[in-house]
Amino acid sequence: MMKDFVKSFTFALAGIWYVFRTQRNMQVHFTAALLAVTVSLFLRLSPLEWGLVFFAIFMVILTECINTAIEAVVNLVSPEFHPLAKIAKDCAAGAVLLAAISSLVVAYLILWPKIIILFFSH
Ligand SMILES: Nc1ncnc2c1ncn2[C@@H]1O[C@H](COP(=O)(O)OP(=O)(O)OP(=O)(O)O)[C@@H](O)[C@H]1O
Repeated sequence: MMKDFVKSFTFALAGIWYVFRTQRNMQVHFTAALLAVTVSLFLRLSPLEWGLVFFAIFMVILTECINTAIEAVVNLVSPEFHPLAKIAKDCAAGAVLLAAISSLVVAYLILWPKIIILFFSH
């Protein structure tokens, strides 16, 4: 039971590591996330604001993982051009785009006003 749990956990980590290693977008998201967390450390966020920032970060990272999974299955099933393969890949990419936009909205609504206040209070 415990061994199965550890095994599943290891597979899940291997999946995340694969996405990080092979997808340039994931490296960009990760760098942006590190930057957002570093900036947030200076902005005295409330617990709810921290929650929203982490939620936004995880939404982007998890949609990138699902996007990579869908791309792998599509490449396996339909290496040749197929309109349905296009729909699957485009929709998966759309999910990442929507998550990235929502994280920009969170940054604009939560971080940006605090950054402005920090600069004008000096
Ligand atoms: N088998 C296919 N059939 C039809 N269209 C495809 C197929 N493979 C890719 N495409 C189209 O090309 C676009 C880019 O596909 P690709 O697999 O290169 O995705 P990507 O997001 O650029 O992947 P990667 O993360 O590997 O760079 C897809 O969104 C889709 O519109």
